[in-house]
Amino acid sequence: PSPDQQPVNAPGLTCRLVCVLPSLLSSDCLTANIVKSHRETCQYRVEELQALRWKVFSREEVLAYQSKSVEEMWQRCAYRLTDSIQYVVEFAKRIDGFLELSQNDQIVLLKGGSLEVVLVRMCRSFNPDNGTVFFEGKYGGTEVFKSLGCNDLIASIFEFSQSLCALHLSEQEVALFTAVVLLNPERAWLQDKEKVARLHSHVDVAFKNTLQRSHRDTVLSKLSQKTLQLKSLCSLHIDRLRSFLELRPLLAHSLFPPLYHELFTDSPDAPLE
Ligand SMILES: O=S(=O)(c1ccc(F)cc1)C1(c2ccc(OCc3ccccc3)cc2)CCCC1
Repeated sequence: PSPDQQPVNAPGLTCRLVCVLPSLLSSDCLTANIVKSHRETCQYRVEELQALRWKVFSREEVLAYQSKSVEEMWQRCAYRLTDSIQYVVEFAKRIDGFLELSQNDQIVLLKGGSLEVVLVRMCRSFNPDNGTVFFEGKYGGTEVFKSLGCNDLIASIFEFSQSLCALHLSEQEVALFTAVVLLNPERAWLQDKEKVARLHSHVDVAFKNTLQRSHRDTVLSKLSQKTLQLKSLCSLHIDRLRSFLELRPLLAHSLFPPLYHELFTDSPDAPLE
């Protein structure tokens, strides 16, 4: 055959393609699975949340929130958080490989990561133009949460949402980033850390491939700082919850949903159902 009809004699290239292809395929499959799982469990679609941005609490409604008791506002936030965490549990269960982990490790990852995932997802229900967040049907600023008595925690939550919005994450990036946050092999008390680390690296590779293809590599370094902020936000929440409960030892059981109690207080309660 003439030279231009010779098959490309490049065993190395062919081998590389054959070697790389399956991992790209499996990485693309994992990306598709995570994006689909996010879509099915994100509680509100981002279009719905943006369409509601004009619904802001009136002065009277803000005053009504500010005249509620500390206990009532903690209860309302705890209920809304618990509601959101149910969707995060469902998200986790739909990620390929999560249900193959031991029950213990599934619970350890959800105990350590569910609030972090909620805080990342929250950027979708935050309006960076006026610093308001979707809460109980309308958008409100930090002043809505004044009676909680933990303005530093509230301010940090709002600042985190504002800074995450500045990255303009797509739904696909939110999906992949929350999966990376959830499948953290460094969580204490993991039984099979290596198995979680393998799953985490598959998701991390899928996330990096997706970012590279859309020329969004710069976002990666910014997101690693975000994971540090998430960690300190969650410890601040635990601190504020502890001081809140120290003054009201018996209230915890009556005030908060069992799941909130199980996840955020060190009480030896009923195991997660
Ligand atoms: O709408 S929210 O209730 C909300 C609360 C505080 C805030 F500054 C902004 C929003 C919600 C949320 C609930 C509890 C959170 O941390 C734990 C926490 C913080 C403060 C008091 C109690 C518990 C964080 C977020 C957002 C996503 C799901 C619900």
